Amino acid sequence: MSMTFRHPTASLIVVGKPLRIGVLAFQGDVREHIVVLERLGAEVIKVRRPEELGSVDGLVIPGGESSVMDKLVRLFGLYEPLKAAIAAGLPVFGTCAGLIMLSRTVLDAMDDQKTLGGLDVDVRRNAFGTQVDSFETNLSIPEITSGKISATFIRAPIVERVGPDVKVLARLEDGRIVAVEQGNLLGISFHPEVNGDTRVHEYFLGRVATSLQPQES
Ligand SMILES: NC(=O)CC[C@H](N)C(=O)O
Repeated sequence: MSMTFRHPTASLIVVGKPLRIGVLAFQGDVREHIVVLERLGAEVIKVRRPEELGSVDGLVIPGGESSVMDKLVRLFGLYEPLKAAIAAGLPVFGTCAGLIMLSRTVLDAMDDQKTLGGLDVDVRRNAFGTQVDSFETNLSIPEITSGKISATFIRAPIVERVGPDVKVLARLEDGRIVAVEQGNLLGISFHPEVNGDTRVHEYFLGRVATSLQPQES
């Protein structure tokens, strides 16, 4: 079965086989991401070991608890392989805790907490404090759609600094940054896997499909 994508940087992309997408499966919203990705026609595998990581066209790092995910990634010997895959250009989509994992610096981190890096951003964990742990809002993300995307924030991080090579995709009304991309990495503060809106995942699959096209010289 082939898959076809529309993508802002390449109008129509046809991939001759289903995209093989990994979901980092130690903790968090693993099942929810798998449901959305399979609905969109991807072949999905759970990634917990280096061999599994080596077989995927793209990877999702779900929301959950970044400090726990970090410990498990290191315990299972996946820290260096993940860093190497990111450096080699593997498309990775991090949501919430996944965004934290991809960030260069975490503010309000747990003791010892490390990240994989890749996104030249500083994020603050649990940036909305304890009183407003969760909320929903409509976001404009012009790169993804001309309409609004309903975004669910759960103990969410905020991006407090972006480097010069980082593109800001979305902000809250007060200007705070909640979605970024840099190269093949996409990081968002919210949870698109929980409310049935598949457009952010479609956008990511479009990026994965683009990354598989032969490079023009
Ligand atoms: N929903 C989430 O992924 C929450 C992230 C969590 N607060 C963390 O620090 O990892």
